[in-house]
Amino acid sequence: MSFRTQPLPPARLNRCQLFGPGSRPALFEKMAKSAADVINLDLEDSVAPDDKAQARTNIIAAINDVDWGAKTLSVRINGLDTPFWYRDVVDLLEQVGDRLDQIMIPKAGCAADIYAVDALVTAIERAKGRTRPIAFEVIIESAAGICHVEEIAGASPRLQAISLGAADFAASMGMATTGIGGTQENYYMIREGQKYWPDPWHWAQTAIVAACRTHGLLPVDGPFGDFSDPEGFRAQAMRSATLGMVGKWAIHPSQIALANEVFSPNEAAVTEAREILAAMEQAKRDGAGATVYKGRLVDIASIKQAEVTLRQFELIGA
Ligand SMILES: CC(=O)SCCNC(=O)CCNC(=O)[C@H](O)C(C)(C)COP(=O)(O)OP(=O)(O)OC[C@H]1O[C@@H](n2cnc3c(N)ncnc32)[C@H](O)[C@@H]1OP(=O)(O)O
Ligand SMILES: O=CC(=O)O
Ligand SMILES: [Mg+2]
Repeated sequence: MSFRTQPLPPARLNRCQLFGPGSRPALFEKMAKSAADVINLDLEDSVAPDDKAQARTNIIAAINDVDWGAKTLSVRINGLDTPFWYRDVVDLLEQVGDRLDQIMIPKAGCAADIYAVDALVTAIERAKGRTRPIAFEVIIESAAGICHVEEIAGASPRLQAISLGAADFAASMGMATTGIGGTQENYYMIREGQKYWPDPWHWAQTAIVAACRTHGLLPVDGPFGDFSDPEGFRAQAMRSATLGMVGKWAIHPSQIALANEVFSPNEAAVTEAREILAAMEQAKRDGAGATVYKGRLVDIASIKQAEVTLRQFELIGA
């Protein structure tokens, strides 16, 4: 480990972030009653420009009136290239109480984007005497965002999470697809006449995970557009979990249970993690740093791997 140790991310569940347009207030109570850990009320791309002001009003009323339970409550503001974002921040911070936990900043392209929102939020918090600082989460969904992801991850102590936004990312990169996440039909290799579909999102995901882990943030996989394809969602989510992401967005209620399942360690994984720790305890008593568990090497790094699973399990409180 470097002299600078790796910070732990915020100790909260982020297995599923459920989105809903601010222009559809009829969804808010359903979102609040859902099994998602995080709620994202949207002012950005699911809201038409003419509906932005009404959506803001709807969201402010809902933050104050709806019982959101113990969920992390987040609002996605509009991008810094729009005329809407400053009004989103000002109205939200001036008109909602402490129940709003987080602001999601879309299309972050550089650290200065985060700095700009931080400066505005800080001024309003001071003016209003808000004692609990608003947290930030950002979406990496552009060529500039992925190029600058590490500086973005370190841009503000308010930051808690970074998501990959596959739709805008694909558009910004000029990718030849209209699909949102998942397998892309034309992205394949051929070996001995057999097609094999690699994962076109892999490198962006790993860049986000590395930046998040360096700065103690939660890496999250964004939307999977085809909500009629649960197996596609599950496959995408399992790849993300394997790469170190802690959760995934749901853009339809049918995706919530899938995300919760994939990002909750199952009984077998928890048992294995505990057995590895026990094997390493025994190795320590025997004066060894490495030992054999189920025919394979485990050593001090395996303790840290097992602890990843157990930390997540403990957060769930199961
Ligand atoms: C690329 C990005 O930026 S993604 C993030 C931004 N996008 C979004 O926020 C979109 C969120 N999702 C939606 O708006 C909607 O789910 C849509 C438009 C995709 C589909 O909406 P519908 O046609 O109403 O879906 P459907 O009829 O299958 O809904 C089934 C039930 O789930 C409810 N529902 C639908 N979406 C949601 C939601 N996001 N949260 C909670 N409940 C929902 C419906 O109200 C309906 O409830 P009912 O059985 O009580 O009548
Ligand atoms: O905002 C999300 C995306 O995929 O774009
Ligand atoms: Mg987007």
